[in-house]
Amino acid sequence: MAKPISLPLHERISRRNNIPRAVELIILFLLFSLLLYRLLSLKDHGFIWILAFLCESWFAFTWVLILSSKWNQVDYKTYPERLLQRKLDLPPVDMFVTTTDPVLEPPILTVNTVLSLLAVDYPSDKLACYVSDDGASPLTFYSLVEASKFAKIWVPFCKKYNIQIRAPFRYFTIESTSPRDVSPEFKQEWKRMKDEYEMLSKKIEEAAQRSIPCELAGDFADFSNIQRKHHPTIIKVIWENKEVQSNGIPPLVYMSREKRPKHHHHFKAGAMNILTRVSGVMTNAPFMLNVDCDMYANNPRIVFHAMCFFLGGFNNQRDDLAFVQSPQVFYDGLKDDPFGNQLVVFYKYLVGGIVGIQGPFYGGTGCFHRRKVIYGLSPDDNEIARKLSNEALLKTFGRSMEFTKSAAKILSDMKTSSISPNNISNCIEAAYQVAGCGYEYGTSWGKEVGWIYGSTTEDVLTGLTIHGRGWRSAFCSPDPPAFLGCAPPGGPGSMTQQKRWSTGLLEIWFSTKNPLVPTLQGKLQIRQCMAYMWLILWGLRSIPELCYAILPAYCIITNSHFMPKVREPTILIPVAIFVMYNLYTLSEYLRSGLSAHAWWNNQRIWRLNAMTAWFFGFLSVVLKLLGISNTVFEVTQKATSTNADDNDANSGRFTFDESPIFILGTTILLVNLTALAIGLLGFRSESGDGNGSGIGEFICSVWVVLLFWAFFKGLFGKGKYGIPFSTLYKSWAIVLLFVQLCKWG
Ligand SMILES: O=c1ccn([C@@H]2O[C@H](COP(=O)(O)OP(=O)(O)O[C@H]3O[C@H](CO)[C@@H](O)[C@H](O)[C@H]3O)[C@@H](O)[C@H]2O)c(=O)[nH]1
Ligand SMILES: [Mn+2]
Repeated sequence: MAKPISLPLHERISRRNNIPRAVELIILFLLFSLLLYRLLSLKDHGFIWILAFLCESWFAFTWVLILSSKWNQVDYKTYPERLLQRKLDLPPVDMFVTTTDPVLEPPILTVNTVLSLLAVDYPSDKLACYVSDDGASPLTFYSLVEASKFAKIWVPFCKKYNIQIRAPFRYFTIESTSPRDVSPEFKQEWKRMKDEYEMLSKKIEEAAQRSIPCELAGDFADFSNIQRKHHPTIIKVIWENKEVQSNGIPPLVYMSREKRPKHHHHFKAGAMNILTRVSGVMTNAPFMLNVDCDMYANNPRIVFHAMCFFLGGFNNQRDDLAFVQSPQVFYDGLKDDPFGNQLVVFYKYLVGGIVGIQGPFYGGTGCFHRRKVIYGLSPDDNEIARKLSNEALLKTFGRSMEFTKSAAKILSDMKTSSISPNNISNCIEAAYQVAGCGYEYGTSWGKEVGWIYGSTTEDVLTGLTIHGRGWRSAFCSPDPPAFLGCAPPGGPGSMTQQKRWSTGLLEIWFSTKNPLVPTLQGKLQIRQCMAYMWLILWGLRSIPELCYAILPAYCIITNSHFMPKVREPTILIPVAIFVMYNLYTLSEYLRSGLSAHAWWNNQRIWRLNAMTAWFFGFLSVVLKLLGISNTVFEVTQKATSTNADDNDANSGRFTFDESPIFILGTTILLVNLTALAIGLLGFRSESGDGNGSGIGEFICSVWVVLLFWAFFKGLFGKGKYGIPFSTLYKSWAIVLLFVQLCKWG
């Protein structure tokens, strides 16, 4: 038997995917055939043919990107127990949590995320937890102070009994009755934990009810008379692991960076950079874990899993691993994924394929970063010496001596083995300096260093910048899942999120960080660049998607056609594409253990998002490029429990509001319904030569209606389940105009 020391810490396993590859190639061949057919028959047709050709070209292009991204699918297996056997000196890790809004992001969620992090299995003298609160909310601070008291009993309890779920709200939902077959001692402690946790949540709830959560004196005095977007920095060391015990509780630091109305704070990216700097002067761990406030650590050994990548030598080649990303997985996901946002198949196949190229995208949460990479280093940086000159450091990192010293340590790979005692509160002053909002002026923060500014998807932009310097990333999806988050919302909430994503992604395309640049420099692999393009171009893709959904309606109303006629054998090409594509995607869902219903829900929602939310994302980028308005990060509402105010039957129903996004969706549906009515009732205009619309256009139009079924139901729904009247009449106005234009055209 091999000596444990020589066994690898992680293994790369290539998936066998020959059959899907063959299907993907056939679909590609069919798409090209369709394009060829369009070209050859162009002279017999006019504008419709060209439009269809352009749309289909874009779809074929997208298909090439998907095919390339999925080609080499790879899984990683990690062996944390082997890491433990090696008795290495484990590196410290700083853990970051971001929160913004105590209403949209209830503090009890942040508290649970923090508790789950404080309780992970890792020597606690190697960990530190930092919470950034962009809301400057005394309630959040109060909740964390209370939580740190509870942590003193919760963390030892979890470790003593090896509790699997260390976010108490989840633990006590799943183990809601006293566990059986256990020692009386455990039973007793379990009961105590449950009572204490209930008290904690009650305290937080009551504090949330009050207009001011607690008396703003003592530690809370900093919160009196401040405005959310106009206040000085607040940093509070809630708990210090003063004795530096490896079985104690990691330190917990609260911070709310300075905000001034005239100063652009760069949303989450700005918060992440402050977290990086404040932790830099305080604990300066060479690795950093970042999670959103609603993403608790679900696998207590996650830090060990991640270290299996960082310490295990990547690919047995040079050490060029920048970050380790875990997938976003959600708790309390609704059955059959009615809102199509659980992303299971996306992670399994598409990301699974990108993992085999240069590594997964950075997803903004559930990710371990190497600090020196965030500080702008390249994998083969021979210029360290130059970067370390005092002058260069100050210019890059700003005018804090404490911070530049800490950065120099990181860049020169000096080992910081554990957090030194009393360090943290001694650094408060330096921490205040680096958290100020003027600190970044004239430095490289947000440009070359830290989280990169200029996109509302700072995660993808930052990851791209890192990949673009030649680094790789790894994908860590242990069982049980590493992190679990609050299931994303449906209806308006999900539309806003999709719109923000497509906006941010397209912003990257039109920035100097365009993925083509590092590809030409030879740092970003071509196929990695293609994977990024698939993602980043969502906003542009909305246009052909929209045109293609309107085309059948247009053809029916004007009695023309964009599909081959049934008597032509070429009709088989689009039919085959349609059938094969749907069977292919269906098989992905079935192979992932999901239902056909989940597949159908996802098909619908993805098309719907593509045509509406992504298009609005495109529009906001256009407005930004024209200098008319700026893009903003709209925070997603998190529910503490799934739809507490809804009954089960309604929880999967689509909801609407008066947002203009819904006008677009409603219009597409109504245009197609109108066209079908016109066609069926025989009101089409004359075409004479038998070249009018036919069964092809009808099927396409019906398909669009089916994709927009959620909107169809919204036509008859009541309250938030119905499309608002104001949206309806605006949509009807557009439809009537469209029909008129068709008639004149
Ligand atoms: O000004 C801000 C805005 C947001 N956040 C935090 O950013 C996180 C993500 O915000 P959320 O509203 O939950 O956005 P999602 O769409 O759910 O986030 C996904 O997409 C974002 C980028 O598009 C990534 O940053 C996230 O990590 C990823 O989970 C949350 O912890 C927020 O508290 C801030 O700290 N400051
Ligand atoms: Mn979120």
